[in-house]
Amino acid sequence: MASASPSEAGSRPPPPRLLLIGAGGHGRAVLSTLRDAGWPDPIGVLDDGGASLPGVPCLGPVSRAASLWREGPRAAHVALGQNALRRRLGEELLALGFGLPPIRHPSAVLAGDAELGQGSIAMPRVVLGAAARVGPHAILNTGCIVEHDCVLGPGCHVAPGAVLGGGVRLGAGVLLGIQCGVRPGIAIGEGATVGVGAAVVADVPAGATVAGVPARPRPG
Ligand SMILES: CC(=O)SCCNC(=O)CCNC(=O)[C@H](O)C(C)(C)COP(=O)(O)OP(=O)(O)OC[C@H]1O[C@@H](n2cnc3c(N)ncnc32)[C@H](O)[C@@H]1OP(=O)(O)O
Repeated sequence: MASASPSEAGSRPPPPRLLLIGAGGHGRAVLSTLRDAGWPDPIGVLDDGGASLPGVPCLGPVSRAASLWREGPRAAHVALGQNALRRRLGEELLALGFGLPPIRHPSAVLAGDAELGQGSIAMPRVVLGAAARVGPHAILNTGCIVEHDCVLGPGCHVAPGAVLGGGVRLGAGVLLGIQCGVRPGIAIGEGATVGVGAAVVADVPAGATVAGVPARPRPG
């Protein structure tokens, strides 16, 4: 585990005030993570339902992002649980010029040579192992373990308590359900879903939904 010396830590720029996208349950979890990590409160939240977050005003629908960028906020985070939408909006914000700094809860343990992509978040008690690479717009949710040498494509969600053995590969937009386990070296294809509590012991094709112990394909 790499840890910054006090002088290195002192020279880091302070974290920016973010524009958040999404004021639902995941938005509240992201806000809590930001506060625990000492980030300043977000400048506001964009939500198509007009919802705000505790202490964070709603600044309008998501379509306001471009005009807001011209007014000042330069960094954002898409706090939506839906993988494809989170990734699409994240890419749109990047194209507008927003920075999407990765967010890390202070209780998360990230190996010094692990990578957490832009727009991604490591929630409380996440463990990210040596040389693991997490692409952009990912959610590493509470208490999940992504072991050494895993590679996650863009827009994945590893749900609370899920455990990936070493060298697992996830395509874009994969959802690994709560407390599932994935055998080392397995490949899970783009857009696949793994059910709550599943044990994945064989590769999963793109777009498939698997569940159970051992995990088997399910219709739809
Ligand atoms: C902070 C957070 O909350 S992060 C949340 C992250 N999200 C998750 O972890 C959810 C992952 N999703 C699941 O596990 C879902 O149950 C899925 C994708 C596997 C299946 O969803 P659906 O297609 O809607 O299935 P549905 O609920 O209609 O159930 C269909 C059947 O599968 C069974 N089933 C559903 N999920 C599972 C599962 N994980 N393992 C075993 N069987 C299951 C149901 O009991 C039902 O069986 P029956 O037909 O014999 O009654």
